[in-house]
Amino acid sequence: MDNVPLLEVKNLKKCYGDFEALKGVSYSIGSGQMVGLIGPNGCGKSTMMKCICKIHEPTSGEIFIDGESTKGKKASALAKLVANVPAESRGTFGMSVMDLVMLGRHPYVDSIWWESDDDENVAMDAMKRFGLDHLKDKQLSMLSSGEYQRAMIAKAYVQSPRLMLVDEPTSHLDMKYKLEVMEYLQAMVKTDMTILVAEHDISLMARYCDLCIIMKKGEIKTIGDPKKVITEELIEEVYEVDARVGTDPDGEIYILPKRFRASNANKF
Ligand SMILES: Nc1ncnc2c1ncn2[C@@H]1O[C@H](COP(=O)(O)OP(=O)(O)OP(=O)(O)O)[C@@H](O)[C@H]1O
Repeated sequence: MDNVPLLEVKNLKKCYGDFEALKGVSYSIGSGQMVGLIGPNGCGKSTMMKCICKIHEPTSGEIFIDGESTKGKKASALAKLVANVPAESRGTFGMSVMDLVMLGRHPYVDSIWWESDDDENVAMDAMKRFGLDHLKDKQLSMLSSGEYQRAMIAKAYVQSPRLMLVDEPTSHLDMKYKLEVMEYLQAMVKTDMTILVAEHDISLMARYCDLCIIMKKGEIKTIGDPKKVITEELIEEVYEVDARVGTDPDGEIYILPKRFRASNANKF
C-alpha cells in the first residue's frame, strides 16, 4: 500500500459544548516525516492530537493511520499504531523510569501474564538509546525536565508505533536539551516513524521539520515546507505580532518576535 498516507485526517471537527475547537480540518502526511503543528495558544493543536489517539472522540470526521480508520479500533490495537507523548504534567505517584518505560509495552503484553524478558530487553535497549540506563530506578518526580521528557519519549518508542504524537516536548528545556530532544525525534524519523510535534518554538520547528501545519482558531492556515511557508506576513496574520524572519549563514531560518500591537498591556 505504497500510496497510502501514514496519517489522513478527513474533515475533523471537535466541539466542546458549543465551542468548535476544530472546524473541519483535513490533511494527510506520509511516513518517515517530522511534521510540526504550529499555532497560537488555544488554536486546537492538543485537541487534534487527542482526537488522533482517541483520548477524545471527534465530533465528526474520520482519521486513518496507515490506511486504517481509528473508528471503533480497540485501544490496544491503536496503541500499536500511534503513541502519544503529552505535554509535561507529572503524576506524583512513585513510579521509576523503568516502570514508566515498561508501560509502553502494555499493548504487546498478554492480558494474563506480566511483561516477558523480551519486553524488558526492549525497554532496556530504549533506555540505553535515550541515555536513561543510569536513571533506571530513579523516581519520575526526581528527574530533571530533560530527563523526564526523554523518559516519556522512550515509553512511546517501545510501543513501536508508526506515528508518534509529541505535544510541546521542549517547553521546559534549555537550548541544549531542546536540541537534544529534537535530535532524538529526528533519529526516530530516520527509522521511518512519522512524528507529529506541536511546538511554540517556530525556529526549532523550521529547522527540524520536513513539513509544518500552521493553525489558527481551529483551522489550518497553510501546510508546507517550513522554510517556504513561514514568512513575516504569515506570522503577523497567525500570531498578530510583528516579527522578523531571517536566514542564518547555514540557510536555517529564525523568527524574532518584535511587537504585539493589540496587547492589553498597552493600556496598563
Ligand atoms: N476538555 C475541554 N473542554 C472544554 N474546552 C476545551 C477542552 N480542551 C480544550 N478546550 C478548548 O479548546 C481550544 C483548543 O485547545 P487546545 O488545548 O487544543 O489548544 P492548543 O493549540 O493545544 O493550545 P496550547 O498551545 O496553549 O497548548 C481552547 O480554546 C481550549 O480552551
